Amino acid sequence: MTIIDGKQTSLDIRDEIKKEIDDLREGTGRVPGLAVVQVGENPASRVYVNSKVRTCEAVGMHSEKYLLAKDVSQDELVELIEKLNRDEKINGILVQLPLPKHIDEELITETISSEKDVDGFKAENLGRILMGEEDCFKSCTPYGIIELLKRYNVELSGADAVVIGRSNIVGKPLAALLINESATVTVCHSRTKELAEKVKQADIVIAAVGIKGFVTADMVKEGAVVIDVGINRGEDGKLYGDVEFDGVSKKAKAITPVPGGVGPMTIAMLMKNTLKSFKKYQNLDKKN
Ligand SMILES: Nc1nc(=O)c2c([nH]1)NC[C@@H]1CN(c3ccc(C(=O)N[C@@H](CCC(=O)O)C(=O)O)cc3)C=[N+]21
Repeated sequence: MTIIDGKQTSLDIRDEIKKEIDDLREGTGRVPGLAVVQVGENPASRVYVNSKVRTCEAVGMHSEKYLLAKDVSQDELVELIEKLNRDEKINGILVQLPLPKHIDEELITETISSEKDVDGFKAENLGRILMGEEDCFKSCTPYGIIELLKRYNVELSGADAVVIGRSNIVGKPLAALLINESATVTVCHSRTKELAEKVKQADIVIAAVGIKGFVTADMVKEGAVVIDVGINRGEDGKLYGDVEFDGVSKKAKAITPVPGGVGPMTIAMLMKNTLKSFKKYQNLDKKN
């Protein structure tokens, strides 16, 4: 049984990105820049936002953090995003979700310019993923999962993959990316009939439901590859995945832990997308 080490893989990717940024700095005198916007003081958001800013520093990327009051108006937030859209030092804009209820998340996401949508949350980017276009920003969590599977030499072509969860930021884009890799994909969700039986058929199980320990050993085929996207905070303050790790790891061929699996990969791919945005901007610069 292999533990798929997302933490180590994310550090490897960070190293690759750092080298590239060092070269770009030498060549152009400039580095990619990421703006991270947080609204209100949600403790979970603070941890993730700080971790994104620290990762920027580790790879030599410019970063700016905007912490807005929880009662900031939607108009003010839109204004900030429009300013960042025009800012030449900024290649990626991330507005940490969830936002307070008085703010329309879809409107905010759509305000970010497509060239700077490094989260890959805009309808345009999701559409491009579906079309199998390379020239787009893949949402970071699904992108990180595909990268992990590839780096661990998991065969995707012809594999039966079951994705549990149908969100716009994980389940749907992940299903599209897996289809593009020639997997046979089943997407399960809260209304799915005989969910356990469907999961049991899968060569690759990806759990993104948001329920601690949802996937149990009896649901998993012997020798399956299991990817756990869950980040559920237990009453003990610890993080738990959607997969019951102790039982499932006895049957799986390979499995990601929580923490140390998909989470760190999400941030690594955010860096990759921001670097991609910067390179594209530089090239356009040269052509003009
Ligand atoms: N606009 C936006 N983009 C996001 O990408 C986004 C977001 N909003 N809102 C919240 C979710 C959540 N998310 C995580 C990123 C890294 C870890 C991560 O690195 N987790 C560590 C553990 C961290 C800990 O100990 O809390 C791990 O799994 O090993 C987790 C969760 C990004 N999100």
